Amino acid sequence: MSVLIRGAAPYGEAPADVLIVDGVITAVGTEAEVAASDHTEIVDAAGLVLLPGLVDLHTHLREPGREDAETVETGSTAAALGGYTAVFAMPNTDPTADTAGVVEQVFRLGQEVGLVDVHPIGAVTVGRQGQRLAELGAMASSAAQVRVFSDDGDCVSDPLLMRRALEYVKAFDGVIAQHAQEPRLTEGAQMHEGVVSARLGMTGWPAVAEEAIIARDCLLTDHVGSRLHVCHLSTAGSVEVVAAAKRRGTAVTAEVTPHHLILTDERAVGYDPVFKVNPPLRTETDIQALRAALADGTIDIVATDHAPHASQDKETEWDHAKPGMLGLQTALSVVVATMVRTGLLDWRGVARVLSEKPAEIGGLVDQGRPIAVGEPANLVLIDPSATWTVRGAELASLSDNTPFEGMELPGRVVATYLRGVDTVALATAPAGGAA
Ligand SMILES: NC(=O)N[C@@H](CC(=O)O)C(=O)O
Ligand SMILES: [Zn+2]
Ligand SMILES: [Zn+2]
Repeated sequence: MSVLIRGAAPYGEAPADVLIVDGVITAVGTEAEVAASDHTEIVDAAGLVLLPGLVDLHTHLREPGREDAETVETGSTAAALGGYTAVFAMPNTDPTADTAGVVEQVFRLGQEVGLVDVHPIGAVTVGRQGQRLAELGAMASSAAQVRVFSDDGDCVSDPLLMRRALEYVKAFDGVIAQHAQEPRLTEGAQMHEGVVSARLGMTGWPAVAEEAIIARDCLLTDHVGSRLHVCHLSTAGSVEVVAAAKRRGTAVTAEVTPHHLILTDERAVGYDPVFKVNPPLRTETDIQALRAALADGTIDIVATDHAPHASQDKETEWDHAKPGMLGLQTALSVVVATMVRTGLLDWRGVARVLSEKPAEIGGLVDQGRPIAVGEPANLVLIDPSATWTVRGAELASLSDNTPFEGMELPGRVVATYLRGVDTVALATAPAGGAA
C-alpha cells in the first residue's frame, strides 16, 4: 500500500513530495515521485501544510460509564477529524481507570476502533478519592503501558500523597499530570473570581487556588527529583510560577487549552453553561500571558481537555451544569487563529506544541516524529487558508457542548494519516464502506 502526497509544504516550508509505503515514510523530495509505483495513490496537496499527526495529552472519552456522552469510537472519530493520531484518555470514567484491568480495556477499545492511538492515563489514587495510591506499577507494566497518571477532575491535594506518587513514577519514567485546584479555596466556585463574578454574584474560583498548587508541586518535584506536568494552566500568575521553576531546573511541563487561549470570563454573562469549565475562563490579561508563554516555551503544549457532556448534564442552570467543553475538532483551528494568524507561532511551532512535545511528555516513541525517511507515517494535512463555521450538531462527538458554536475559524484538516491510512476518509466513509 503506497500513497504519494504531492506538493504539500512540510512544516509550512518549501513544498516537497512525500511517499508512504506500508505506513512508513520511504522518500521525501524529488526521489519520492521516482520511487512511486503504478499502484501508488496520488494525493494532490499543493497549497497544503503537512505536519506530524497531532497528539492530545488530555482527552475525556467517557467510556466506560458515560457512553451517552462519548465513546472511544465517537471520541476517536472526533480526534481523527481534528488531525490527531494519538490521544491520552483521562481516567475519570466509571469505573475509574485505576487498575490494570480498566486501562487495558480502554487501550483495547482504542485499538479495535483503530482511528487514533488511544493511550489511557491511570488514576493516581484509588477511585480518584485522594486517599490511597492506585496500583501505578501494575498499570505501567500492563498492555496499556501507562506512563501518565492523573486524578484529573480533582486535584491530588494531599501533599504527602502527591509526594509519594511523584516518587513512585520515577521507576518507569512516568509523570504526574496535576489538575491544580486547591479544593478549600474553590468550594462552591462557579467561575473565575474577579470583576465579572462580583457583578454576577457568582462564587469565584481565584487564580491563587491554581497557582498555589503549581508552586507546591514544583517544589515537591524538585525535592524528590521527579517529573510533573501541569494540566490546563490558565492564569498569568501560573505562567510566572512555571517560568521560575523552569529557571531553577525543575522537570515541569505545562499545557494550555484552546479555550483558555481565546475565551474570557465575560462569556459567563449570559449564564450559558456551555462556558462553564474547570479551570474557569479567565481574563484578557491571562489570555495574553498564556499566548506569550506558549510562544516562548514556558507553556510546552496545547491539550484539548475535550470534555463531552450529555445535554441533561449541561443544558441546565449554571450552578448545576457539569464543567467542560468539546475540543478535539476545533483545537487546531483555535491555535491557528490565536497563535499563527497573530504571528506568535510558525508551523514548526504548531508541530512542536500540538505534536512533538505532547508525544515526548507522554513517552510515545512513534508519534510527533520528524517528517523524514524511515519514520512512521503519522501525519496531518492542513488547508491553512480555508475557514469553516463550527456547528456542534455537525461535530463527530456524541455531545455538542462546543463553546465555539457559530464561530468562523481558520485552518481545515484535509487528511490525517495513521501509519499511512487516512483516518479522515475512514471516519467519513458511509457505514460498511472503506473500513
Ligand atoms: N475540564 C472540565 O471542566 N471538566 C473535566 C474534568 C477536568 O478536566 O478537570 C471533565 O471531565 O468534564
Ligand atoms: Zn482538570
Ligand atoms: Zn480534563
